Amino acid sequence: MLEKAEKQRKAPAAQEQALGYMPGFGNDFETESLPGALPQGQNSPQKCEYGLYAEQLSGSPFTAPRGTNERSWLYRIRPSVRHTGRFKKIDYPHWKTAPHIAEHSLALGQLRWSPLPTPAKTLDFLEGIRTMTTAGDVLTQSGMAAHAYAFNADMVDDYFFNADGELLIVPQTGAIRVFTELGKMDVEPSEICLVPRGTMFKVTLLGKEEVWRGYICENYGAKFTLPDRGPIGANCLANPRDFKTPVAAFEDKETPCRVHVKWCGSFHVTEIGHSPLDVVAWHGNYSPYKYDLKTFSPVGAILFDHPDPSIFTVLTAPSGEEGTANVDFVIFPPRWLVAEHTFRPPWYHRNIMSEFMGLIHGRYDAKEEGFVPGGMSLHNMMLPHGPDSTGFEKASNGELKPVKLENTMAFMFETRFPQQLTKFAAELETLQDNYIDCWAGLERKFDGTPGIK
Ligand SMILES: O=C(O)Cc1cc(O)ccc1O
Ligand SMILES: [Fe+2]
Repeated sequence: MLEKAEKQRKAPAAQEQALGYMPGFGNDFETESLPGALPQGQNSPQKCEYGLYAEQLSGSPFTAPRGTNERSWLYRIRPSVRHTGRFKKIDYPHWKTAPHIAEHSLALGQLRWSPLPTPAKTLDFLEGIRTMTTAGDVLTQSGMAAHAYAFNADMVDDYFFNADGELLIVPQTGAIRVFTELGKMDVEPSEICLVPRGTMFKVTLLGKEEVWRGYICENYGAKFTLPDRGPIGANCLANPRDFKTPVAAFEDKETPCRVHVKWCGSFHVTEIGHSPLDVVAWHGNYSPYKYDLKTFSPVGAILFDHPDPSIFTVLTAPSGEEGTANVDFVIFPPRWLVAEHTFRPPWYHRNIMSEFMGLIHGRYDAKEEGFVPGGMSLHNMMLPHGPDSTGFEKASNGELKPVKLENTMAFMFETRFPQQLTKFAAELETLQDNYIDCWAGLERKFDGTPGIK
């Protein structure tokens, strides 16, 4: 018996070696980090191998239709009830939840920010999250929040789960390790990862940086899924095999640890004497994943005109109303521009959906300057926007030969709900007061006479 316990304690070193991933989106996966840990032929044996506890993690109602039914079976050192003791309320003052109509003096407008300032003190991932906007209502499981983060310290004995929604994490500077109950993901800028609602995890730093910065979409609604491709057919855009789910990995640690929980906008912490990341094996289809945005295969205009940005949807979270996303995650990746007799950048527009954008690297084709990597912009419901004056002049007068748009990766969280600005966002020192001046040069050309002006 003792010998077996000894063996078990040594085992984690072996599973430290390489991070492994399983390809596919929404697949039914199975994975074990110790041989024989995963029961075969049933979910709930009378006794599990290695003395593990069996536990189901449900990401959909039990009775959801097959296509949206998601759950995983976890085989762990202790059941999750032992990873929560008595909770104490705590405060994460910068992490806000919808509905949240903040008091601030900023009037309506198109808004743009330079990156979050580098933290002046030590902050871990949880402490480094700053909510920029909230939308919808967490209590009805609809809407989302757009957060930016900047942090510089590991979560060591601190763990977190979010009952309010899944977290789509978009690193912009600095690679991170996201160690979840179901396994570890190393995620670098230009990759994204998703931590499902309710999944325990911690985030640590990879490499050397001054700051680790990025964006998060907290989706309170139905889970992100792949958009239908319609007439595009069976391939291109985000291909399922490029989504990578981690293999099982666990931490066998008996030290004082804290589990932090976000639940309906409030935060709670509980102290335990061990790591909650103790899942030795699991199977199922409710699981985290990462995705490299460089593997997105864009389909676009090959003759004329600028299509709607929905052609670049990586993931969509439906709202229940057809074609009206709770939130879409859309990217603007490198691509060829070949459209003839066309104004190639985004057109001027107003949109019932609300657009929060970030820039991962390079330059965005609608903005010649001011929208910098790590920066953010908000074009809220029905507020007009489009290329700045310099971009308009260039695109209206440039020679329309095939041009490869390179060195660019922007993204958008686009929601059906108006996005409410937080006080933090309204008062952030990196808010660009002069943003709207980027359109000031768009002067009247019309003089009542026909002809191209
Ligand atoms: O506003 C933006 O820059 C995002 C965007 C890009 C595009 O190509 C078309 C519409 C749109 O909202
Ligand atoms: Fe837009």
